[in-house]
Amino acid sequence: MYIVTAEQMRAVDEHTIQQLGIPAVSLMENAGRAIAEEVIRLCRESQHGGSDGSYRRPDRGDDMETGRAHTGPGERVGSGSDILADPALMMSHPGDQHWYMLIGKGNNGGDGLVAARHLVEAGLGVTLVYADAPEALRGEAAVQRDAAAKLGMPAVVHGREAVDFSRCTGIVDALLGTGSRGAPRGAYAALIRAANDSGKPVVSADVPSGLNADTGEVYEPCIRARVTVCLALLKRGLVQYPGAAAAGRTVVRAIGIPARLAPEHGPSVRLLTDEVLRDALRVDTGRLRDPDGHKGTYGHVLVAAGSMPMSGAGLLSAKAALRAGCGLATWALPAALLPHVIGTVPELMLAAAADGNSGEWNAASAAAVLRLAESRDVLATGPGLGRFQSDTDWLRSLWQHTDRPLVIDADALNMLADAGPDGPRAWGQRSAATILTPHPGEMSRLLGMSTLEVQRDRIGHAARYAREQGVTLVLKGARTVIATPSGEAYINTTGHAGMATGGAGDVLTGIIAGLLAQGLNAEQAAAFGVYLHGQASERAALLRGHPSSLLAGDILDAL
Ligand SMILES: NC(=O)C1=CN([C@@H]2O[C@H](COP(=O)(O)OP(=O)(O)OC[C@H]3O[C@@H](n4cnc5c(N)ncnc54)[C@H](O)[C@@H]3O)[C@@H](O)[C@H]2O)[C@H](O)CC1
Ligand SMILES: [K+]
Repeated sequence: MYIVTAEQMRAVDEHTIQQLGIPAVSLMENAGRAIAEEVIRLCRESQHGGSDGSYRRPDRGDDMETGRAHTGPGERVGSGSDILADPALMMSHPGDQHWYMLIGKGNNGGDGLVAARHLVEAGLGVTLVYADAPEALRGEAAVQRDAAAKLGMPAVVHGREAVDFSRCTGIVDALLGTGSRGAPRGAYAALIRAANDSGKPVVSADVPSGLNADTGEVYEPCIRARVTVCLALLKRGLVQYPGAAAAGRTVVRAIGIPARLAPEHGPSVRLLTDEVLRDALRVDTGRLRDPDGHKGTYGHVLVAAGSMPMSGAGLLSAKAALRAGCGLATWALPAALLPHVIGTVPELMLAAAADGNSGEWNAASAAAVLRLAESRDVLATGPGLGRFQSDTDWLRSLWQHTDRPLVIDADALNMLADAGPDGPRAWGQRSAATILTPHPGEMSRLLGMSTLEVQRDRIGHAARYAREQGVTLVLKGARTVIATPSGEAYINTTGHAGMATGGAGDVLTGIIAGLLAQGLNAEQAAAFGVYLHGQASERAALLRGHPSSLLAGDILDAL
């Protein structure tokens, strides 16, 4: 499923209309009908307590199709009649429903007017609530305005008549779509506040009004939708928080625009799903094991991590690499710690890094780590390293003198940040996979901006950094972003808030390293690693009974 910016959507719309010759009014008709169908689905769910999806003939006396009065309510369709009504637009007791349609002056408003027509057709009551004078509508939206007026649809204009939201059963938000700029103004802001304060269920057309469709930032005010019917292509703002929360349940509905136009009109950003892993990333999840494989087949990971106060970080990473399926894993740690961890994970090999008996990395030469890396396939470093004298030089030496795939996390990212905003590029393009796994705070140091600014446009910042610095970047957080040097990006859909627990990132580092060791390339290992990490966390939370009690080790056990 492609994810687009507002500008990208506009370009794809234009291509569809101008190049393919699909009339805009057809697209709008499809959009409005999709919105109406999702309103009816929501009504059915609230009537029947959950989306049973089954179709029931409406209890409305004479059956329009056959003219035959049917017996009781909810009579199954087809009993004695082979004439079916359109199930997508049918519901029981539609007359009990009265929806307020908040209409903006752009094409988003046009979608809302089409939806109103289809809801009336399905037997629901509607009232049009125009934010601007109806005369302000242009183009296709004006066509829909006139059709609604000719059909005698009740309409009020904000500011001219009072709008009493207590009288409606639900609200369609068709005020602002991808043409919105900045915080909602005037009547738009007033209607958004009134809709939110009404406590009525809101179905948003395309995006919640007040949402930045590109970044997921919510302006004040912003609609809090029960359902968002996203039209044609998923907007970036719906897959990053807080936008993802404001949207409620997001349903992407086709309206006749070919999805494959998306990457032709902007960057390729996709939701990370099983299908994308298999088809786009060619991760053959079923066959990571060849029958005639042996430990060497699946690679050897070296994890240089852990220090006196944070030895567990190294242990979690190294163990995670084994759990991810590599053949062998060596944990290099300060010499003073080694005796204390012998046997903790018998499957792990241990290597002592000179530490002057300090339990820290300050005396460990990069050369010693490089020597260890020569007989391993992948190097992961950062978790629990702590900071030490000349550590940025230490990391640069690893960066420049090993040709092994490299996973850099935690304190190693802070060392890289100290090399300046152009650190990776200044250190030189690496021939092997180079994967950075920052959380937003570490990303803020890499970019030299506040964490708030990073979070304001996670996809944009991650994609730009990966492309400019020539690395694969995993920007962790809710809906983790995986960005590649060639400009692709993937948004993870697995996991939950319980993963915000110490050590979860160390586990991810090990998983990614373990997958690299098995021959996956950087984007495969990063995407599949993030996906698996989230899935294991979901499974672990079920085993634990609640996400809040999740420990990083539980993720490992569930992997
Ligand atoms: N072929 C198509 O383009 C299709 C579009 N679809 C729907 O159309 C909207 C995008 O429509 P557009 O007219 O470009 O933008 P809006 O309806 O979002 O415009 C709102 C309107 O309001 C004004 N405005 C902008 N920002 C603000 C603000 N912060 N406060 C108040 N007013 C504001 C501005 O003048 C705009 O014109 C898209 O989302 C779809 O819903 C269909 O999907 C079919 C294909
Ligand atoms: K909207």
